[in-house]
Amino acid sequence: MATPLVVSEVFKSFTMHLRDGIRLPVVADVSFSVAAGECVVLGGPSGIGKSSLLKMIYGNYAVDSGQILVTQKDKIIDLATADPRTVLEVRRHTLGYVSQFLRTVPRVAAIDVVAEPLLARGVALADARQRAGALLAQLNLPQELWQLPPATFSGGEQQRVNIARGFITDHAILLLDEPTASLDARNRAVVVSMIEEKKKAGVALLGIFHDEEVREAVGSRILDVSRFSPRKSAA
Ligand SMILES: Nc1ncnc2c1ncn2[C@@H]1O[C@H](COP(=O)(O)OP(=O)(O)OP(=O)(O)O)[C@@H](O)[C@H]1O
Repeated sequence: MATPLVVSEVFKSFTMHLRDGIRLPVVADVSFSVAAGECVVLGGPSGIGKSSLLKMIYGNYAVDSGQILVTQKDKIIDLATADPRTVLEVRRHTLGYVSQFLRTVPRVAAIDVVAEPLLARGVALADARQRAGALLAQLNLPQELWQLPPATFSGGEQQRVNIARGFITDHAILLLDEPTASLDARNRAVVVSMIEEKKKAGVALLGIFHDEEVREAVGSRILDVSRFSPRKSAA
């Protein structure tokens, strides 16, 4: 089986157009891969480029050069150069992303926010809602909240809706940006078990976890992003 995610020789700098075009190099020569069934943890100090790396892989940030290769239906796609339509197609079928904060959609009930990625893949509404409910129950979201839009939910409640939405599909690659940041110990443990289930199912996971206990529990290995810091290599 092909490696689900391969990052090869990726370089990225930000150009500050409103600040006389100042260039801020963030990462240089990033190469690593994530195999099926492992959870690679991005490590390194604050500001080293962990979130930027996740955003590049998901296609939110462009890369200056290099390749981001994902395997989809036995085809290898380079997300670094793919057109937007292909990026969206890969997100729908292969590449999931749990951001730190839920982007709330006005007037859409929590259960439908969670069910939506399944609907986008052609699952029937009743089936999708049933699976969404099962995940929300697993994450201890009170049932009386399921039919409400999450805009007024607490930080931890919104994060649990976001996690349920990110975990509901069977994407082969899952990117996690501090999925447990706003959670209490009980729900952190639920997320740890959900990550373990994904590993067992052969999903390739790549994540940022600031909570050491979570990192220790789920991480197959740690990838220190300082290795790719242009500032360090210039020192
Ligand atoms: N959109 C952007 N425009 C300009 N600079 C950015 C942008 N996004 C990130 N940066 C810069 O890139 C560097 C890396 O930021 P990033 O958020 O990736 O770090 P991080 O390792 O995830 O940090 P933390 O652990 O604090 O979340 C920082 O210096 C940041 O200021």
